Amino acid sequence: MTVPLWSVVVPAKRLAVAKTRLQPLTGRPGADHAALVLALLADTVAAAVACPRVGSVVVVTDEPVAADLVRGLGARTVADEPDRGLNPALEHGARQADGPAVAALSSDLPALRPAELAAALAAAEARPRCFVADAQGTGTTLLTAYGEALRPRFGRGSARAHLDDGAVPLTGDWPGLLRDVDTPDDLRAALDLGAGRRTAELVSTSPILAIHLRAAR
Ligand SMILES: Nc1nc2c(ncn2[C@@H]2O[C@H](COP(=O)(O)OP(=O)(O)OP(=O)(O)O)[C@@H](O)[C@H]2O)c(=O)[nH]1
Ligand SMILES: C=C(OP(=O)(O)O)C(=O)O
Repeated sequence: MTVPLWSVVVPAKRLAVAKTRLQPLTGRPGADHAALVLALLADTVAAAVACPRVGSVVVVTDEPVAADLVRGLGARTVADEPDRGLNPALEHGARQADGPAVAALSSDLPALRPAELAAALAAAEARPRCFVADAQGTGTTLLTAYGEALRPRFGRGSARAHLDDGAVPLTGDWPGLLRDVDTPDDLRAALDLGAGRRTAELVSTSPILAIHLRAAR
């Protein structure tokens, strides 16, 4: 049997309102909040595009800079409709996706490796709906649907919400897939795992980020 490739949907808010929990780090004079949010997104999308089990990556965004960036990496973009928050945006993206295998992926996974995503998607094949919880165990970094509606329940406590809605939890050796970056501590953990090129370069060339990430250790 030929296994269909997955369509991966990635949400990205407008930069001015995205990733506010990183502001304690990026709100400092000399730091560039937008550049960090874009680097996280770019490393995530680049890993998804490079994943051998992924046929297309669809980024749902109304942010022109983010749209240009991810298109340059090989993703497709769709508008952030119906403009009612994260889950409706993911449903919209999933409706534009090709084929029966659709996954929603967090946009803040700079340590994600293509092989990790491939392993998780392989584990999700032939099951109607699955999810991968984040490193804390409370959030979700990947939700998959195979021949079914995606029914995303992202937000606070989403791992429990996806479980209660019948999705099967997947676990595996995929630390980069679990490590979403919401806070400065998460960023430090992702760098320790080995972040993608754009995030790693941004931190190493930004003295203000490097100093504050080191100082908070
Ligand atoms: N397209 C789209 N993406 C969204 C929306 N809301 C959240 N996202 C994205 O979904 C991902 C996970 O959301 P959160 O972790 O809550 O991110 P956030 O709201 O940017 O972060 P905080 O301000 O720190 O809570 C982030 O990459 C957001 O950009 C939305 O309404 N539309
Ligand atoms: C929206 C979610 O993520 P975050 O931890 O990034 O807020 C979630 O885990 O459902």
